Formats: sequence, C-alpha cells, structure tokens
Amino acid sequence: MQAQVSRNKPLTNTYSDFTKFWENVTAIAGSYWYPTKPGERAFSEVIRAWGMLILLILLIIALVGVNVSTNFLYRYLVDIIITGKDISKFFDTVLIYSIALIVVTVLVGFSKFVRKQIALDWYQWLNSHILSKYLRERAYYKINFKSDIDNPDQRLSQEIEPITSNALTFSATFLEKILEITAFIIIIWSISQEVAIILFIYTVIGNAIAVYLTQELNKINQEELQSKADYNYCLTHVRTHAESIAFFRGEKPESNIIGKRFNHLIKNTKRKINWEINQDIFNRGYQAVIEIFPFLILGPLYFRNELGFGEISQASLAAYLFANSLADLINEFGSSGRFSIYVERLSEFSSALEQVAKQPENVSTIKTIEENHLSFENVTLQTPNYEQVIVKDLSLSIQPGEGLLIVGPSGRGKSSLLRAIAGLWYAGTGRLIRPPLEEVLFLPQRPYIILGTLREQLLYPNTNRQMTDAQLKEVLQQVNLQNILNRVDGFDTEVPWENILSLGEQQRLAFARLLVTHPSFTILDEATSALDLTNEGNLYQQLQETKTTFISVGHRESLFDYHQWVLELTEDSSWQLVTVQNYRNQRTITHISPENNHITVDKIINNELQSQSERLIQKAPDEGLSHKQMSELSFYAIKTIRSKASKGETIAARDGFTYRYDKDPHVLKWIRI
Ligand SMILES: Nc1ncnc2c1ncn2[C@@H]1O[C@H](COP(=O)(O)OP(=O)(O)OP(=O)(O)O)[C@@H](O)[C@H]1O
Repeated sequence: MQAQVSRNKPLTNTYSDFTKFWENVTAIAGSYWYPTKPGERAFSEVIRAWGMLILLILLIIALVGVNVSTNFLYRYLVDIIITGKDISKFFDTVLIYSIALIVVTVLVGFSKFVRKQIALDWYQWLNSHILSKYLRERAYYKINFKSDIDNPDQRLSQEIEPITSNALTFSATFLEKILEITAFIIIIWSISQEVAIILFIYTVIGNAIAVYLTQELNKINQEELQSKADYNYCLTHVRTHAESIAFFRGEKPESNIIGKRFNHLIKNTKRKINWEINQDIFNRGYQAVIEIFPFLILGPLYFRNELGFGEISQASLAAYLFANSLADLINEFGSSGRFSIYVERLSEFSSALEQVAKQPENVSTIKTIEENHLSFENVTLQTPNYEQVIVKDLSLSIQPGEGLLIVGPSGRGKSSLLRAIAGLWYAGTGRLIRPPLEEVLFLPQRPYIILGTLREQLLYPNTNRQMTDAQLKEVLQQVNLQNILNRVDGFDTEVPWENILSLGEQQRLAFARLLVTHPSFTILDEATSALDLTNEGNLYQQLQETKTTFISVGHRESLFDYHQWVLELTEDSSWQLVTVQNYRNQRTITHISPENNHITVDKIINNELQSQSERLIQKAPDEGLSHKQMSELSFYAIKTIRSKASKGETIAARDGFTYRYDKDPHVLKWIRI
C-alpha cells in the first residue's frame, strides 16, 4: 500500500468545519470520558479519570489565584519601598511574596505532573481501544482494500499519543490563560477603565489576526506531515527490499527517489519557517505594544498625582502578564492545527475500522456454514468490491483425508478461492461449507515468519501450546531442518529469521507448524514452490500421513502425485473438476487452440483414442455415455460438456451422431438421438 498521509482538505474557519472537528473530538474522547455502551469501560476507571481531571482544574485555579495575589504583593512592595520606608513591613511582604512564589513553583510542577498522568492514562486506553478494533474481525486485512485509509501503522504508532497529550495541554493552557487574562483585565479595570477597554479591543483585533496566521500555518503543517510520511516510507521501503536493491545495485535510483522526497520535505519546512517569521514577528510586536502602552496612558496620570507609583507598577505588570498569557494562548492555537489533523485522521481511521468489521448489508454474500467437511454449493465468487467474477457456480465437495489441487493460469483466481475458504472474501452467492477456522491451517507462498524465538515460530499460531524440546527437535527433523539448531542458541533465542533463513528453509519451517498443529484442514498456496522435488515430496508425504484434508495451489507437475482431485480454473470464470488421472490424460491428449478450435492430437495417443472412440461408439446406443466418455468422443473439454448438459444442448460427436444429456436421475448419461 502506498504510504501516504491523506490529502485532507485545508481547514477553513467555517462553522461546519468546526462542527465536524467537534464531532471528531467527541467520537474519540466519548468512550474514555463518558462511555455509553455497556462494558466499554469500568465505572471505577471513569470516576478515577474524572477525579484526576477535577484535581487538575483545581490546581490550575489555585495557580491563577496565587499568581494574581503575587501581582498585588508586588504593588504593596513597590509602595512600601517608594512611600512607606518601613523596613519590617518590607521584610514581611518579601517573605509572603517568596512563599507565594514557592507555592506557584510547586503548583506549576504538580499540575504538569497531573496533566501528563491523565494524558498517559488516556493514551494507554485509547491505544488499546483502537488496536482491539484493528485486530478484530480481521479489520487490519479488510481495511487495506475496503477503504482509502493510508498508513494504519503510522496512525497507530505516531498519531494517538499527540492527540491525548495535545488535548490535555491545550485544555489546561486554555483554562489557565483565560482565567489569567480575565483576572488581569479586572485588575487593570480597577486601576483604569480606559486602559482596560483599549486593551480589550486591542486583544480582540490581535486575536483575529493570530487566528488567521494560525490557519495558514495549519495548511503548511498538514503538507509537512504528508511529506514526512512519504520520506519515511521510502526509507522503510529500502530496508524491506534491501536484498533486491543490492542485487540490482540500485543505489543510484534509490538515492534519487529518496532525494526527491527529502527535497519535497525541505521545501515544505522552508515554507513553514517563512510563515513562522510572520507569526513570530506579530506575536512579539503584539506583546511589546501591550508592555509599553500602560506607561503611555498611566504615566501622565502619575505626574498629575492621580495615581500612585505602586498602581502604575501593578498595572504595567498586569498588562505584561496579560500579554504573556495571551501570547501563550495564541501559541496553543497555533499548535492546535496539528492536533485537529490528528483528530480527523484518527476519527476517520476508527470509523473505517468499525465499517469494515460490520457484516455487509444489502449486498449478496456467500453463505458460510461450519461443518466437518468442505463443499462449495453453487458458489459464485467475486472480488471484494464486486468488480470481477472470479468463479461462477462452483460446486464440489472434498471428503476427509483427500487432497485437491487448484490449477489455472496466473490471475485466474486460485488464491481467491483460498481467501473465500478462509472467510477473507465473501462477495458473491451460494453456500460454502467448511470446518471451523480454528481447525484450518493456512500456508502461504511467502511464509509468515513471526518476530520471535524458534519455539514461537514452530508453535505459531498457538504459542501457548506446551511441547518439549525433544518433540520440537523431532518435528524439525521431519522437515529436514535439524541443522537449524546448530546455528542458533536453542529454541528460545530470538533472531531475525527472515534474514538468516533461505526462502526454502522458511517454507520448511512453516510446514513444521503443520506437523505441530495437526489441523484437520490445511490450505497450501504454493507453499513448497521454493523447494527441490525431494524436499517437496518429503513434506507432502508427511502431510498425507497426518490424514488432514488439504487443498493446494500450484503449477508444478510433481504436485499431481499427492492429490486425488484437480480443480482447473479456466477463462470466463469457468472451472472443471476431474480426478488427477483424468486431468493428466486430458493434458496429454488434447491441446485445443482457443482462437479456431483447431484440434491437435498427439500421434501415439491418437491411435489409442481412436480405438477408445470405437469402443464408445459401440457402447453408446445401449448404455449412454458419461461426461468423460462424451468428451473423448467429441473432443470438447469436460467443462463444456457439463455446461451443455445443464443447458440441455445437443452435441454432434465424431461418430456422426447427435447426443443429448438425459437428466433423469436414474440415467444421467449422454444418449444418442
Ligand atoms: N484485493 C483485491 N481487490 C480486487 N481484485 C483483486 C484483489 N486481489 C486480487 N485481485 C484480482 O483477483 C484476480 C484473481 O487473483 P488471485 O490472486 O486469486 O490470482 P491467482 O490465480 O492466485 O494468481 P497467481 O497464480 O498469479 O498467484 C486477479 O485478477 C487479481 O487482480
């Protein structure tokens, strides 16, 4: 899948954007802060989270309260120094002032600690909540082709934590700064209403400009996030395909690709820096004006003895703190851009996971029934989005212990049939009867090697199963992998298996799981394609001894030896099911060119066929002919014969007679007419 951050539309300041953003926030926060579905979250945990949040709010209020009182203490201190000249009062006030500052320090530290604890707890919960949705109902698989969600792994690993920490930082800062701004404006109002009104108007205009600057920055942030994800992806791609690149000596083209993406990233970062200059200059200038202007307005009042020096000092300090609080608030709005992008991405990811996990409605699906055998009953299988029919009207049944080999040209739908059995694909019609999935083991062509020890590799997917080292050693011997133990330090050492084992060894390791698990049903999708014939033969013999029922997909002639039935997928979503023997005969006897139906018959076999046909010609009038016999007499493929039979069509055979299929259950033969 292409690893990209989706190109979300840029944020605008419209009401609908805000409503959408709020909906996303409530969708993400809802289950943690006010769960409504039963069993979603323990009541005691919800109470604990709210308790922590209330504690944080109280700490912030206390912090602002103490901060505001230090502002008054500052005024008294200035008044004592300038006018009172009372040394003992001076020391008392300094002492109280110092205690207040210590309290502020403690409150700042403690409130940050509580805030981070809440964020961490929320992150833990949200992460496992989304992860469980991701791993439920195979959503992690379906989401790859059922929605346009990019980079699910990045969303999980890098975008949940910033949501919880930013949400907490933003809310805490917002509350603290709004309280401070209100308190300082009241202080200034009590000294000079004129200053307070001008400050208020100035603030409103300044905020409007700041919000505009922030929005522009959000768009740039979003593009930067995108280019970072692209850059990250191409580096991961090099690591994943290191060996292929090394074989091709593809360093130069790789370096070009990486360089291109890196340049794009730098271009976006430059745009961001350029825009941030505007914001930094504005913020600083905005703050500077607030610092200077109380002096401009209050200075003349002091000279006219209408205000004391302490009041002027307090007002200018309050204006300064007011400006600082405002700047912090604006900064917080600035960083909230990234927050809103993450919120949107997580919310869309979460609802996509819910969507793919749901049983599809108003569309036809293959009905699955769990029994102890495998049958397809008139199954028409389509690709997940119903764009393409893979196979039409498939009916077959496999008896326990039998082997079925699926063959057909590349892209015809062999693996898709296996996906249908595994329940991954279900678009279509008909009934599929199969054993419970716990009893089915799937061996893909590219073996799935887990990150873990040799023991875990062998026991996967039931890593809790208990087996002694001796038993595991025996299994390794059975798949001819006993030497592996000389290369690693026992069964419990973790090594990067994918890098140290050849593909064939990995396939044998995967096969060993089968001997450990003893499933009643096994699916092998070209699972021995990298092995030599001796190893392949050995593994299939072991497989037959386990008495499991198995279905293989493969192209190799050698596989015919281990299966009883062949299902051939042919063009136009058709199929034919024949015994291995008949399939071999068919392949040797006829090669019909699809364009002109020109028949070429192998010369030696032709004589045999001739006499066979003659025998059939003798036999036909009395007993009728089976599909296979009809096929030999007419040279039509069995599937065409079967199709003609079901449609009630006649066949002009090589003996010069015409035949029709008698559907009477007591006859079921081709009869000469
Ligand atoms: N996720 C998907 N969504 C839509 N179509 C798909 C998807 N995966 C595969 N297909 C299409 O379904 C068809 C059958 O694919 P499938 O993998 O079953 O072929 P195959 O016979 O196993 O091929 P090969 O022998 O090359 O492995 C192909 O045309 C393929 O392009």
